[in-house]
Amino acid sequence: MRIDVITIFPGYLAPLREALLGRAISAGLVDLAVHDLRTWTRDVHQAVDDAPYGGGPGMVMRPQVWGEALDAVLALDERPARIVVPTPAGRPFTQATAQAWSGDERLLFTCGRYEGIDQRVVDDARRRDLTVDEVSIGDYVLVGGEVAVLVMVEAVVRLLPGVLGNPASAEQDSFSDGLLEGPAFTRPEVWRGLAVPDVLRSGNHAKIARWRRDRALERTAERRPDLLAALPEDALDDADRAF
Ligand SMILES: Nc1cc(-c2ccc3ccn(Cc4ccccn4)c3c2)[nH]n1
Repeated sequence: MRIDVITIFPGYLAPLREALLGRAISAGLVDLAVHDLRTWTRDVHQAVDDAPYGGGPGMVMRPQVWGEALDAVLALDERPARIVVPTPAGRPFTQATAQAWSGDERLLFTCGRYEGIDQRVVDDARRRDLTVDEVSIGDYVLVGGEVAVLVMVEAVVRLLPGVLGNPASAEQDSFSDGLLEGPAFTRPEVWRGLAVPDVLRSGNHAKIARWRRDRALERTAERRPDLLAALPEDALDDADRAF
């Protein structure tokens, strides 16, 4: 997978080259290119923003600079790209989104700042039949798109074959079965007077699986009843319902 990121703060994306994602890049599983938006400015001040039409607080990012940056970065590779625009006004980015995007050949992230990017940049891309997804990573407002890109790239790249040492952990993700993950434990058996639940040391894998499922159902019911309500009819078996 090729990933391009356009931003006025390239340094914000440095963490993508650390640790697991850094190893995925070194292993050639991901090609990452970060581009400074100011490369495509033409004025001495390298202006990327201007006052909003209609008035209002803050500034808006200028369409000309973004248009030239997008065209130039798209042209760097012939593979079709999904253009991703992080925004508080976007459709929710979920595990299902990450799963869907993990099959893409190329992702191109546009990091806005200020009050966002002139809407015509998205409109122009869509009328050229480019795939453009405006997405939100949650119901809170960030200062720019870079942190959202870090979140989305991590969620997508960890799903690529060969990235996670243990693929099972991606399959058993929270949300992959629609439930939150239950509690996890490791050594020591007793820590500050708190013991690991006996069932987990019983070696009885059926009982352990049942216990873990019950904890996941319990936690989901308590913290995310919306997820429980959204489960497909056949997602819960009789034992689940008995819980
Ligand atoms: N889930 C999300 C995504 C964002 C996000 C993404 C990109 C940009 C570019 C600028 N801002 C600041 C801003 C503030 C006010 C209204 C519009 N935008 C962003 C915020 N916040 N929360």
